[in-house]
Amino acid sequence: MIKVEKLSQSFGRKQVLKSVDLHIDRREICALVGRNGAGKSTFIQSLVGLLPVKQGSITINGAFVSHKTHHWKKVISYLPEKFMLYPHLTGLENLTFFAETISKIADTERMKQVLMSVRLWDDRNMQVKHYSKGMLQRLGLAITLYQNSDILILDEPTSGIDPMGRKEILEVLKSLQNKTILLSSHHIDEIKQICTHVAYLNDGKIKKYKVREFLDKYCLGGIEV
Ligand SMILES: Nc1ncnc2c1ncn2[C@@H]1O[C@H](COP(=O)(O)OP(=O)(O)OP(=O)(O)O)[C@@H](O)[C@H]1O
Repeated sequence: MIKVEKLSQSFGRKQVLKSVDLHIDRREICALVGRNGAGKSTFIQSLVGLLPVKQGSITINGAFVSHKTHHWKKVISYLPEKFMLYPHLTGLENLTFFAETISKIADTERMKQVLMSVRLWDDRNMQVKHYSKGMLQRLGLAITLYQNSDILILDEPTSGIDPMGRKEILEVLKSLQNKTILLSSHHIDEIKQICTHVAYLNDGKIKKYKVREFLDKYCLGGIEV
């Protein structure tokens, strides 16, 4: 469970988050939406410990997110909007590299499982410089899933990907069981397909809705946020 209370974040004089509250319960799949520059990445980076929390608090399964404690890191996995892979290494070699940073010895069975789940097993021996954007994103997802964390934080997991590639990623996300997920998105169609809730970030505040409630309020006529 993710519990954010009275979180504020500023860059210089610009206050991006203004005493934000958000609770995400177990097994909820919550979309984080808001206009460009609304502060979605700032919020996500606070959640995963990349931005220090100076005002307010964040707990993940009851453990405070802070630079001084590490317990919360074991239950959360994060897929950044932009991540680095080694282009001259294969998909499997990239996954192995990250797996070894997590568990020292990579679990080959688990790697196979996650590569199969994102449908990259057959392409595992191809250098990633030859992967399509969608394949790269699915490999990023495989790396995120390797740890088998209860909580997944995904920053625009389908950004810049063609409709077919997006469909493939959504299918992977749909197939996950017993996960609590927060994903930022600009796509109403994918929110409709996979999310249970929407956290709408506007003017530094977050308001949480059930998907239907959000669609009725903001998306009449199919306008995207
Ligand atoms: N490191 C930083 N230093 C200064 N300003 C920043 C920094 N990071 C973000 N900002 C500013 O904070 C605001 C929120 O940015 P953020 O990237 O969190 O928005 P976003 O909702 O994720 O945007 P997008 O949808 O375009 O990815 C923006 O005005 C941005 O310019």
